[in-house]
Amino acid sequence: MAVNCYPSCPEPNLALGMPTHTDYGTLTILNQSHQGLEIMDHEKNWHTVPYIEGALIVQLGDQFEVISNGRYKSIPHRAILNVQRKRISIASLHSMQLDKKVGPAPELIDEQHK
Ligand SMILES: O=C(O)CCC(=O)C(=O)O
Ligand SMILES: [Fe+2]
Repeated sequence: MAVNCYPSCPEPNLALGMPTHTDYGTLTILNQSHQGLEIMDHEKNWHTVPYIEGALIVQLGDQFEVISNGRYKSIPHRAILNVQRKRISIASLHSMQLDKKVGPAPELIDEQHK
């Protein structure tokens, strides 16, 4: 589990809360106190994930992309800062054992997905 605290920032365009990354595990379940999470689509455009009170955000990580043989993508994301408010996010990071080799499920290997 990771607890992230982003203080308010007078010039959010000059700073980043958390730089672009993908999560290494299978699934991340995230709770955010305010809007601030952004995800990148296939054309490399950024989209704000709306804040919905009480909602949890579920993101797929690198291990899920590998297990699904690329059918599901690990989503690049980042956290931006806010002029007025401090923001807190709580990330529950789920992963396979780090010393275990992860590979695609055999059922998902075919001519198009080798
Ligand atoms: O604070 C956020 O919304 C993102 C946190 C995050 O990406 C992480 O902890 O891996
Ligand atoms: Fe993340």
